[in-house]
Amino acid sequence: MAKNTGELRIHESVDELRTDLADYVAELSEASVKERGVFAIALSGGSLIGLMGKLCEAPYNKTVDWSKWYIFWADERVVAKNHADSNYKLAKDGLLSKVPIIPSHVHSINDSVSAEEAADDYEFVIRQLVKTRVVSVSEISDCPKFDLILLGLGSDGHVASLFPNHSALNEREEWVTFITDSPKPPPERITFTLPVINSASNVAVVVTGESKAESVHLAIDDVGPDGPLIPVRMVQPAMGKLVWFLDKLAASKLEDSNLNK
Ligand SMILES: O=C1O[C@H](COP(=O)(O)O)[C@@H](O)[C@H](O)[C@H]1O
Repeated sequence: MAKNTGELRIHESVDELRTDLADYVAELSEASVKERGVFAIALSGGSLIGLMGKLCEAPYNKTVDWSKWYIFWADERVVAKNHADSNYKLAKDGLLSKVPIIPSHVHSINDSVSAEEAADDYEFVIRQLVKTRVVSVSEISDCPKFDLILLGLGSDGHVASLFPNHSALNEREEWVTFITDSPKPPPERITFTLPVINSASNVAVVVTGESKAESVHLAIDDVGPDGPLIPVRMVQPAMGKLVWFLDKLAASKLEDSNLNK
């Protein structure tokens, strides 16, 4: 199958990227609410949340229909919700507490059970919301079809909590899986699997900084089948749209053929 390189949005500055990202999310939210009455969005942790900060400011804080948002996490660290490592805490402090999202629409993991149970619980919650069509279902797999999944990128090429050479990359049955040996602390995490990520209507990979430029190059440029199969290369939405938000540094190793598209 032909590689889905997606759309590249390369920005002169991080501030420009933040504005473009806010516009993009606000536009998808409006389109989804118009079409389905709701917007099911999955967040990641890390630098992404800071880069989404403009959504809390004018005009977005007033123009976005926050009451229709349903929030999920593409990955979460299995720690208490008030722990500094929690992706939920990061999003709550940096975004969710600053806009009028309905608390019952925020679907965070159960932080009082093991990683395995937390992954099972989270998949169960998503299954209930697929039944009621808060989350759509893919036409080509039995997977949930999130309106938008936002991913960050680690310098090792990981997305969500799918790390290079980890068996979780091969999971094809579960929607949500768990790991207990993350190479990046904390070790215990849950994560959407690749079939779920690749079933979304829209996937955005948001990347800034030089340390990630090599992974961006490997994912976007044609490095051929012998190039390292880092996880981000496996982000290939089947029917959905893939968009890359890059700053100049993250895009600095891209080949000219992609830069001039
Ligand atoms: O551990 C994680 O790392 C990735 C990348 O984080 P960043 O700070 O380098 O942007 C993040 O996308 C993921 O959600 C998180 O759990």
